[in-house]
Amino acid sequence: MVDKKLSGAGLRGQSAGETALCTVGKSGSGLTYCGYDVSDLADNATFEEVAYLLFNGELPNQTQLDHYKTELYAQRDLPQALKEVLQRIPADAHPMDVMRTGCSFLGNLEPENDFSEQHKAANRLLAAFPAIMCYWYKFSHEGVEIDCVTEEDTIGGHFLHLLNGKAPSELHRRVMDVSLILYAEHEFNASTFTARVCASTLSDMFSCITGAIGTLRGPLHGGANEAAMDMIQKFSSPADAKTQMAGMLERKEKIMGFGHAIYRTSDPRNVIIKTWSEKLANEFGDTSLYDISVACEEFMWDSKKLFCNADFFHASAYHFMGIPTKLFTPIFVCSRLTGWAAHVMEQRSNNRIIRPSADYTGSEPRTVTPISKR
Ligand SMILES: CC(=O)SCCNC(=O)CCNC(=O)[C@H](O)C(C)(C)COP(=O)(O)OP(=O)(O)OC[C@H]1O[C@@H](n2cnc3c(N)ncnc32)[C@H](O)[C@@H]1OP(=O)(O)O
Ligand SMILES: O=C([O-])CC(=O)C(=O)O
Repeated sequence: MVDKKLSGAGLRGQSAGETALCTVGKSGSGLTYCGYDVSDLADNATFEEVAYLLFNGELPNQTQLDHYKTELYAQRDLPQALKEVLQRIPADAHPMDVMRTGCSFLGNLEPENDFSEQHKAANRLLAAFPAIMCYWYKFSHEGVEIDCVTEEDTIGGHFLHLLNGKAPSELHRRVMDVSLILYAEHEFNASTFTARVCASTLSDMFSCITGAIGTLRGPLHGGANEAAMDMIQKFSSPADAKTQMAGMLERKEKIMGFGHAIYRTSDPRNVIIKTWSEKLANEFGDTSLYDISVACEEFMWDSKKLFCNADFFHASAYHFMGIPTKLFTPIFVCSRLTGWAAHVMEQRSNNRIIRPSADYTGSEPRTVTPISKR
């Protein structure tokens, strides 16, 4: 068996192409979108502005933003045929499979006919994803056929309104907006790389995004926010968290929401979502889940020098907002769609099919023994 670290397994540390969209870990722990620090964007922009930035390379002025939001607003509803497909997906389906099917089916109904329609396709998915998720969830879990259009001004508020059937608080609106900004883009992560590989064959936008959703689904990537939630809910107190985590490490189990392929000392998104998680815990009136999360963070750093990635405090933050755990990773889809689509556009703008080589480790050349003699 080849040593994973020496063989460059997982393509770690190798450049697989160029991008003008994002830097990850450039100054140790930094994250920038088109040159803007993610914390600057989280403090001073909205998710729609970030989507515009990723799709166009520049932040919009007020007129451009108003126009863009009007365009997105007009595309929130779902075609009847898609609603009928969503109605047939059972309640125990994995919500990421629902997102994958929803994306793929929309691509049948409203295909990207040629690359001149790439912005149209990306914006359609951006506007429709919250409804795809909530329409299926409310129908399959509560037997309710929701109206897919709300008057909410933002995509984050729109999602919360669809889910809860009422307008969210200002705090929840703001946290959802920040969360969507934090998850929007992350260079050549696994799901984005999937989208780019698909784009490099000159495939269509819906295929690229469908493949990316399948890649994000895994617990080593986007699925970690749900897995982190399942874990912290099992801990009864900060002390219990530390004891149980020690056991997990001893058994060589992976602790979800910790560690990163690129960052070495911290994930810059963590401090931001952690602050909002604390605010939500105080508003919730019971900080125990937040306190347990902090104990996990301390324990992992002290014992393994492993830090929380973007997913860990998202778990408690989403929980405090009353979001069902199974919808955590689909929210990531609603956000990361922007990064995926921007990378698809970038790949297309200077394309060569992505086709690396492999180091062969199989048998020496040999000849086929007739089946009667094997
Ligand atoms: C938004 C996102 O997608 S962020 C990532 C979300 N994923 C998770 O939270 C899942 C848990 N984390 C992990 O599995 C990993 O840290 C990954 C997949 C994110 C990165 O994997 P790698 O690049 O292979 O990690 P890295 O090389 O830093 O690992 C170093 C060592 O720390 C260990 N390690 C890394 N993360 C963890 C963890 N969360 N729990 C326990 N041990 C860990 C590895 O097993 C490895 O040990 P080894 O040297 O004995 O094999
Ligand atoms: O970059 C990665 O490998 C994973 C990650 O944090 C992301 O996609 O947001």
